[in-house]
Amino acid sequence: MSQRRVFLRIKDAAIRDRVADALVSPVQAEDFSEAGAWLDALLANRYDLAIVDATGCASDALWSLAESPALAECEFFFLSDGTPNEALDKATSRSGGFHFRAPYDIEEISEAIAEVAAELEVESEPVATPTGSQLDQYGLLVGSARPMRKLYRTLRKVAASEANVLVVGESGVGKELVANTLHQASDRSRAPFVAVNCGALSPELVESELFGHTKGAFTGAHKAHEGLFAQAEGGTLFLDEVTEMSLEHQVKLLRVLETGEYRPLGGSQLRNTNVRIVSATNRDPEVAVSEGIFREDLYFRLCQFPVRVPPLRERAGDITGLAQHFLVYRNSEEEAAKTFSAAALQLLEQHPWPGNVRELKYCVERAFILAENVIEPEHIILGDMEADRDSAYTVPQVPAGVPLDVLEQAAIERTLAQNDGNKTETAEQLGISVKTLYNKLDKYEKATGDGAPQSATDSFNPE
Ligand SMILES: Nc1ncnc2c1ncn2[C@@H]1O[C@H](COP(=O)(O)OP(=O)(O)OP(=O)(O)O)[C@@H](O)[C@H]1O
Repeated sequence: MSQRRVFLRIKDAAIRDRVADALVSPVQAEDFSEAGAWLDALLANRYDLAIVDATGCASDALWSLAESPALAECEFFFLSDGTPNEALDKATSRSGGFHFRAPYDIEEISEAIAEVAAELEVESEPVATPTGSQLDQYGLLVGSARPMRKLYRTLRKVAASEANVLVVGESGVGKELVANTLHQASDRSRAPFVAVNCGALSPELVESELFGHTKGAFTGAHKAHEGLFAQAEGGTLFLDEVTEMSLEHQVKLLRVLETGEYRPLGGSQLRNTNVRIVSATNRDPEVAVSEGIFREDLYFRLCQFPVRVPPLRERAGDITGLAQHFLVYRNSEEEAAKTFSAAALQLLEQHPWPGNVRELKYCVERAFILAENVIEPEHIILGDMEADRDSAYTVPQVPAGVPLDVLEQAAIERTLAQNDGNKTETAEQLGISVKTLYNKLDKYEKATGDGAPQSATDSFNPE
C-alpha cells in the first residue's frame, strides 16, 4: 500500500509535535505551517488527511476551501480559536470533518486523528478494473472510491447518534439508500423504516398522511388512518424531497419536531412520537432557504447532521465497478453469464452520467437485454442530454405498433434525464401531476422487483 499523505498547517509547534506523534502508522506528513501558499498546496495535491489550523487564515482562503471538491477526498481536522466563522463552519460540515476549538484537549485531538489514520490504514487500494462485483459495500451502498469510504465512516458515526440527518445530493446519487443504511446501522433497525416523498404528497392530504386521521375527520374519511409518524414509531421516517413541502406544512412539521407531539386530524388526543427523521433534498438547502421555499428553522431542526452523497463524477473508479455490480446481479437473477467488452466498459467510464447511479443502473439493464452474451458499445444507450437540451421540439419517428405504455415510459425517462431528475419540471413539461409521475415511476421500479425498471428505451428509442 502506498504511504498516506498528510497535510499539516498548525501554527503552535507544541500542538504540531503532539499531532505528529498521533500519526503512528507510516505516513508522509507535509508541513505547510509556515508556508504562505498552503491553500494552493492543499487543493492541488491529493491528501488523505489534512489538519488545518484556521486561526489567522484569510477568510477568502477558507471560503475557497469550503467550496472545493477536495473536501470530499480527504479527512479534515480543523483547529480554531473559537471565533465564529461561517466559512469554517461550512468547510467542517461539507467535509464531514472535525473542528476542535481552543483551549485544545490535545488527548482528544490525538485520539481522533489516530482513529481516522488507523481506518485509512486498513482501506484497501482502489481496484482499477474489477472483473466482478468487487466493490466495497456499506449497508445498501456499493462503492470503493475514496469519497464513498469517507461517507461510510461518517454514516457509521452518525448512525450511532440520534441526530436528525439531512442527506443532500444530486438526483439519483443514492440518498434513499443512505437513509435506509443509516436506519439499518442504528439502534432503531428493528423498528420500521418508512419513506415518503414529500414532493408527491397532494397538499390536501399532507397532514392526514403524516399525522393520520380519525374516522369522519373530513368528507371521505370513511375509516381511521394511521399516519406516517405512527407507522414509523420507534424507527426512522425518511422525508424525501423535503424542500418540496409547502411552507404551511413545513410549519406543522416543525412544531412536531419541536414538541415531539402531534394530533391526528379530527382527533382530540395529542400523541407522543419517537421517530428519527432523516430527510433528503437534491436542492442546495441553503439556497432553498435564501429563496424562501425552505424555512430556516426547519432546516436547522432537520439538519442536525448534514450528509452529502458524492455524485458519480467524483467517484472515479466506481463507474465500471458499479456497472459490473449491476450486471453480476442481473446475471444471477436471470441465470445468465453476460460480460462487458473492454470497449463497452471504456464507453461507460467516459460518460459524464448526469443522472448518476440510477441512470447507470438503467443503462446496464438496457444493455443486458439487448446483448446476447457480450455487452458491446452498440448495446449501450447513453442518450445525448446536451443535444436533447439544445434541440427544438420535434415529434420523433415512432415505429408502428409500439405499445402506448412503452412510449409513455420512454417519454418520462427522457424528460427526467433532460431535467436532471427534477420531477416537478418533468411533470409540468409532460402535462401530468407530480403525484401521477411518482405513481408511474413507482410502477416501473416495481416492474423488476429490485428497483431497476426495464427501460422503455429497450424497445423504443426515438433516436
Ligand atoms: N452506491 C450505490 N450502490 C448501489 N446502488 C445505488 C447506489 N446509489 C444509488 N444506487 C441505485 O440508484 C438508484 C437511485 O438511488 P436512490 O433512489 O437512493 O437515489 P436518490 O438520490 O434518493 O434519488 P432521487 O434524487 O430521485 O430521490 C436506485 O436504484 C439505487 O439502488
